[in-house]
Amino acid sequence: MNVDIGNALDTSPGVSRDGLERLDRRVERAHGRIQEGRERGEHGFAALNLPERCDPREVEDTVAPFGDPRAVVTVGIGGSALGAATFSAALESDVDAYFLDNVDPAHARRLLSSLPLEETVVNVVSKSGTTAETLANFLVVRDAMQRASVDWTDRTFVTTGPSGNLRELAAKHDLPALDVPEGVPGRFAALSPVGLACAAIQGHDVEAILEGGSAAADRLDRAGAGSLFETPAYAYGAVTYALAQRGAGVNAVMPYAESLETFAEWFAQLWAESLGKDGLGQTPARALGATDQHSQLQLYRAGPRDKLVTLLRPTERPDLEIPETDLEGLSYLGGSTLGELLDAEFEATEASLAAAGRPSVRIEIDRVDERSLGELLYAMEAACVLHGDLASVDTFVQPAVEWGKRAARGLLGGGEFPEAEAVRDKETLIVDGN
Ligand SMILES: O=P(O)(O)OC[C@H]1O[C@H](O)[C@H](O)[C@@H](O)[C@@H]1O
Repeated sequence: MNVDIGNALDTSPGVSRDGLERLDRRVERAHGRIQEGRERGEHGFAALNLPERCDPREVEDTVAPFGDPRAVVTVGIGGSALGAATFSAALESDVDAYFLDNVDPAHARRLLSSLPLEETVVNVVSKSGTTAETLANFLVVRDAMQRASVDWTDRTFVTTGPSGNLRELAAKHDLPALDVPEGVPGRFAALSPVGLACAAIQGHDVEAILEGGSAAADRLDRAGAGSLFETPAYAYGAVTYALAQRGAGVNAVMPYAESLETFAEWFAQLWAESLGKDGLGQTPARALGATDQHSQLQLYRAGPRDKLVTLLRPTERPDLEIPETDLEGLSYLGGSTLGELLDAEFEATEASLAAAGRPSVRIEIDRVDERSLGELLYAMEAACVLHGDLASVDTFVQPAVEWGKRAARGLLGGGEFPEAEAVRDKETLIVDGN
């Protein structure tokens, strides 16, 4: 994996080479704190030790008794779904993977009525074991299985923390259970059973995912790693921080591969929940190349100068030839490939942003496979931790999200929520369309 920050230099907003060299002294100090946090296994930093801590065999052995299912449904939300969803969207499998994260009744109904429940594995994931959406969805899935006379206890396993409703459920029904490792916030848990169990059921090589993560972790351990000019993760973390400081409040992540579209969703949670505090942060926007060249690029090139575009692509991919045609004006396409066209689009976007003085960063992975994904996710996590340290925010907490969780539970009568009355009595200004 490599990160090219050249197109972020001398743009607006932008950074200069001298500015980055000055920033590099702070990167070195932040690196010292990161390494210390990893060594002590401190909350959050512990996530950067997952590639060496997580045992792929434990994950594989837990899912092995389910045999060869036709489908797997992951019931979880946020960090308990997006890592698994990223692997699943990126890698091909004969086992279909579905995600019940949202509590949209129409979606749940449609999914449950189409699934072969007797050949489906249910993977319930919640670090806290108490998240309302996840538990509600689980109860709905369990009910559907019972109605279809499927023994849900034979088809279900959980991944959860040491306590909470889910842990109790697993104990009560003797369900197989994997642990969410201690000190690892949900959005940093992709390289743990949280992200890997679904991948294992789909037959992906979880060991290779962890090896990719280890390769990125090793880069932090090398001599001289505490420089943004040496370590790709730090190049990305430092340049996104410097640009955010100069007004790039938006980071549009644009993978040039359909299979990496979900990665941008995973990244959005990582970036938004970790860095959005104390009036700071960088709003992650999701885009897809080349599709969004034909919708969002206009804004990115000519709208407010408050954006950075992160362009991501695999350098190697299976290709498809474009057939020759006698249609006038299209001869330039014939004989080349869809991959070549996509690469040309990628480079055209980068050039188009540069010509307008807009910053972009290029991230390249070798190919879309287990190892590269492990490396990419780890590097983005390390980048985020560095960015958070430079910005002096508490990267590993999410009090604003928790307020909302408490509010939703309180409004349903499921817990203390003193502000409930104020929420119900809030002023409205309805413009009635009838
Ligand atoms: O894994 P759970 O405890 O169910 O939490 C699921 C999600 O809940 C909240 O929204 C948190 O802010 C997320 O970081 C977390 O990933």
